Amino acid sequence: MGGATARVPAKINLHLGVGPLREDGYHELSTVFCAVSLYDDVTVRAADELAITVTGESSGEVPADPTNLAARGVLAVAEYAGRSETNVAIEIAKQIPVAGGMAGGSADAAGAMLAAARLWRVDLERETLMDLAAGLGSDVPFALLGGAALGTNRGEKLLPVLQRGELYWVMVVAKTGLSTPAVYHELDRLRAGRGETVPAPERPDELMVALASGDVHAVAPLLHNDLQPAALSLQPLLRRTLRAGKEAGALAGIVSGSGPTCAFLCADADAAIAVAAELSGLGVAKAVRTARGPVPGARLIPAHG
Ligand SMILES: C[C@@](CO)(OP(=O)(O)O)[C@H](O)COP(=O)(O)OP(=O)(O)OC[C@H]1O[C@@H](n2ccc(N)nc2=O)[C@H](O)[C@@H]1O
Ligand SMILES: Nc1ncnc2c1ncn2[C@@H]1O[C@H](COP(=O)(O)OP(=O)(O)O)[C@@H](O)[C@H]1O
Repeated sequence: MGGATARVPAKINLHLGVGPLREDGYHELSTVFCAVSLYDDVTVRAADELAITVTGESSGEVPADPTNLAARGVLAVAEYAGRSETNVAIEIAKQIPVAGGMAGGSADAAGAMLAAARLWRVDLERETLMDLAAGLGSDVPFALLGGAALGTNRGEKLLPVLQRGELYWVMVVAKTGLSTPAVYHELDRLRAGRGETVPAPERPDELMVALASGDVHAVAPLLHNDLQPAALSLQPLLRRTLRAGKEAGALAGIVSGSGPTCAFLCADADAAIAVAAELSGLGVAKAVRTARGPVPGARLIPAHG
């Protein structure tokens, strides 16, 4: 049966600066996103009722009901287009770790929007698509944009960043996930405990210069994540993972976004394969993957099936 499929990348935050908690429940961010080569494929087809199937990486942990972010993406397009008939089958083939801080749910929302717009031949201007995406989640606009970008406000306001060459990563997927709101909440708790006044997050200019230079050795010491202490507080075993990655030869390691996936930057593709092989043998993780970035954002590909 005819349908449309979108392929959408995961992300790593190369820098994640988090400001104080705002009155709307969000935190002001200054973040550098980089899209990396782990992908979810989202297919949308006409059907008699809304049906969601999820296969692949940790698919059992993904809700197969209207709370799935892909279903919300389809509904956002339908509402914009004034469609009352929204029965579709959504198939999600997951490679992106679930609840891993790599924005897999956001990727699926972005992919579902593109696929639904194609299936129903809805002509969506790029700006409209980005606005609808921001309504679904702070990370969804970046899943559409891809590449490397500076994210501000709650992460949805984007400016492309020049990144020369490719960076090679090892991603270590933890055995259990972390909830994004819980990690932000833990950061607030830790900061309150220290009696800190939290400043607005600063733009990471030094990192952006290093990215433009294409020198991985200049980038490595500048990776930073304000959420890392909170993720480590909720999953103390991640300290061991971070240590193991450095010992295995990575140039640097950080928790990816809200975690608990850890991202290790390696000197080149061969080094990433060697570090991944070493970490796989340690049994600290559910899975170990290599990835490179930047890669393009969500795009339509020939339909599956
Ligand atoms: C932390 C980050 C880093 O890129 O991603 P993940 O690592 O989880 O993938 C993002 O900020 C997650 O973005 P996303 O997962 O889209 O968050 P949303 O659905 O918009 O918000 C979920 C919840 O996270 C918290 N939140 C999110 C964004 C933000 N700037 N401040 C926040 O405090 C709020 O508690 C909010 O209710
Ligand atoms: N399509 C989806 N893929 C993954 N998780 C989803 C999806 N739709 C809803 N969720 C829910 O969102 C939560 C966060 O998922 P995810 O986006 O993978 O993690 P993160 O916010 O850490 O990047 C999951 O625990 C799951 O309950």
